[in-house]
Amino acid sequence: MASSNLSFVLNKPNDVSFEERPVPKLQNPHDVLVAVNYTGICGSDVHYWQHGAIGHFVVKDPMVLGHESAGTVVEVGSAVKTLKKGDRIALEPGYPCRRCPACLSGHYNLCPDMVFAATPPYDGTLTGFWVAPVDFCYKLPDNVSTQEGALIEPLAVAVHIVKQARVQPGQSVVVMGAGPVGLLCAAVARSFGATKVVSVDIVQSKLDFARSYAATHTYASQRVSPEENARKLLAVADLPDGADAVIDASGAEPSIQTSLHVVRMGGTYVQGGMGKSDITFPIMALCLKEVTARGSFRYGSGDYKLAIDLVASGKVDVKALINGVVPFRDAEQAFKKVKEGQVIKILIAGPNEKVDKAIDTTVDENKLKAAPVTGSTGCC
Ligand SMILES: NC(=O)c1ccc[n+]([C@@H]2O[C@H](COP(=O)([O-])OP(=O)(O)OC[C@H]3O[C@@H](n4cnc5c(N)ncnc54)[C@H](O)[C@@H]3O)[C@@H](O)[C@H]2O)c1
Ligand SMILES: OC[C@H](O)C(O)[C@@H](O)CO
Repeated sequence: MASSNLSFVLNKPNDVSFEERPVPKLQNPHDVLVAVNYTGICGSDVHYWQHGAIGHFVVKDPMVLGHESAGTVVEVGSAVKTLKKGDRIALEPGYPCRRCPACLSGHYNLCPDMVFAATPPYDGTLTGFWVAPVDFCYKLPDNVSTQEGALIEPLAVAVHIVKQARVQPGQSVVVMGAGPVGLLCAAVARSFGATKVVSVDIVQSKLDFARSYAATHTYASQRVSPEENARKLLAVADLPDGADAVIDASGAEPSIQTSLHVVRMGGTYVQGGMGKSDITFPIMALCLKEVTARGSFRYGSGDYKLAIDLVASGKVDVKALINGVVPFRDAEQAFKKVKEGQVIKILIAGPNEKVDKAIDTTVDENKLKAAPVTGSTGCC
């Protein structure tokens, strides 16, 4: 076994280092040891790197970053029946207690004792080897690459959000934000049968990509009142009665405010974006339209499986979001690219993975023109 367990460690804000750590050992008979092949960078990783905290999650001790990973099984525990050495898997990176009321009611994503990769104090997956319970490792079908496997995590976030929106065939869905999560929400909404999917952003190049990807319509949010933005958006999308469902995947206050004016009478609003903890929220629109408002946090029962099925069946294309793959030693540069808004999704190869070329900093112009991201705060 190639045995580098080099890890990408956040020591404190804007201070990262590479550290060779001991290869972890199986903790119980239902565990598997996974060689991490590819890891995507999430806005939350970048936020921890820059600020050292997201809400009440504060990095107090050095923490390995990363939680969007796929890899290859290298060892299985004695009770493991469903995976074997050599299987390629998508890693679900959060492990609930399995005993609390949330877990027992089937909402394990709400477990208060969740051990989630790269959410302090827990280390993340930007490392050589990772131990996981077998039921949180999902075998990838032959037609889904391991690189695509790394995008199952953000896709599962989008699956959970769109499920929360209860999207039905023939419905209209407006998605605020055309970052990776918003793009994937648009794609999942289409796969659920939504016939009109409107992507909204403040960056035109992101909207151009969204239109080529999954959106049937786009709207560039303007510096006008939420009511005025909503009026213009609904006109562009030809939705005179409002949208059946509105998803916020931006976390930006103006977009959340606009959403409540965009949703139809009796429609559904889902808060997927994580921005400021407290904002001014148009409760009168919520009340008068009898809007159903739901939150969405990570992913739960069936979401990873559905995400993989959507990719395997060709209903959602995650490959289109990958701008490049970089060697492990280029992890910090890759984080910089994400921070600068120059990529949609960049993958970091595991420390034991060979990557032919050095960091691919050239962004495919067809995917995204470099543009600074403002408004979305990456969680807090
Ligand atoms: N609910 C969850 O479990 C969960 C999981 C992962 C990420 N998130 C959150 O989802 C959001 C999206 O994640 P991402 O990785 O795509 O982030 P991102 O920052 O790449 O995307 C956010 C997008 O919102 C756009 N935006 C900013 N202000 C806007 C406005 N006023 N109107 C419309 N669009 C605006 C930005 O230009 C950007 O394209 C983030 O807030 C992130 O923290 C939530
Ligand atoms: O996709 C999972 C999310 O990135 C995490 O929940 C993070 O935002 C907070 O820990």
